[in-house]
Amino acid sequence: MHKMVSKTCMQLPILDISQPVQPSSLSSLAEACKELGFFQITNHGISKDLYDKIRSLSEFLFSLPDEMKIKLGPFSSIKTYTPHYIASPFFESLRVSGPDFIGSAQSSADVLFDNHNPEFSEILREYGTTMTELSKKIVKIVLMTLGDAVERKYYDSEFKNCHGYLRIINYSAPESLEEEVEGLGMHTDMSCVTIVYQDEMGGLQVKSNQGHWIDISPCEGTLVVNVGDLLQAWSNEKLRSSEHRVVLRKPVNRFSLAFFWCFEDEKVILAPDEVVGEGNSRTYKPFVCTDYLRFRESDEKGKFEKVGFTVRDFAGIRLQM
Ligand SMILES: O=C(O)CCC(=O)C(=O)O
Ligand SMILES: [Fe+2]
Repeated sequence: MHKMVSKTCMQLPILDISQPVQPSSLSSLAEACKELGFFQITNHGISKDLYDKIRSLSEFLFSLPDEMKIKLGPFSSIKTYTPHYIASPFFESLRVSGPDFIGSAQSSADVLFDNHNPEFSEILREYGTTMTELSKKIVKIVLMTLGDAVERKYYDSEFKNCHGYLRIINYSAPESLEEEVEGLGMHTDMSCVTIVYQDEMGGLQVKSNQGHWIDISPCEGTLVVNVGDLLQAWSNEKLRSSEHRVVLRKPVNRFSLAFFWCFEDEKVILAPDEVVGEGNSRTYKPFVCTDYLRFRESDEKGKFEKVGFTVRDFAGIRLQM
């Protein structure tokens, strides 16, 4: 008898992030980063207990009345809350920014919670700092897929000022289930790498090179990692930032945590010669990180971060055929 192995876990390589990377996993990872830009990590150091705590505090937070939450909305001074109908009718989120995760969480908590709630900011500090360490490791390993020398030569000089922020996301339950609905429309991430925890519902999908949607089903004990636009541009498209989305299929809430690891705002993104490779041409004009973020920003209803636009639209060089 064949041992049943979950198909979804099979599709994406799973990297044990607690161990030094083996040459064999590096080659499957290299393939994954080039083709789909998605893989999974295990032994990441986030305990079930920590998830459960974040989840229950989040449930409480998102259950607060809209009048409360909007005090942190796009027109407030804090701007950590994204209300419904910006990304989609079902999507709302709270952002917690590093490196001072505790301060960021606290400034939201001060507005939302009547009584002082130190646990909220403490657990988000723990999550944020663990994600920060994981992001650094992941970037190093992803650079190693471009060659040992790339990691050695460019990690410190190019990536040491990266910073991260967390988005706690609540997808509300769709009422009509005649067909699946988009909880978050097709987009690429404006990060170097993104680390996602999704709950047991599933619904995350990535678009393949052939244009098919592939389900990234939840796999216990693993986190999903994807390459973002900043690394796609920096690597001259040797690493892929894939379009992905979230579909909702069941009449229940969906909870996820997305951590974005990004270049500093003022960084000029330009693929190094060694990464471009001799005889190849650059496929992106150099650009300032923040200018791309601003290009994607939009507070128009239904146009969350210009869903559908990518770094190619902003800085891509169309090669003459
Ligand atoms: O909710 C998820 O599973 C993914 C969210 C996502 O892709 C994003 O926030 O960029
Ligand atoms: Fe995303």
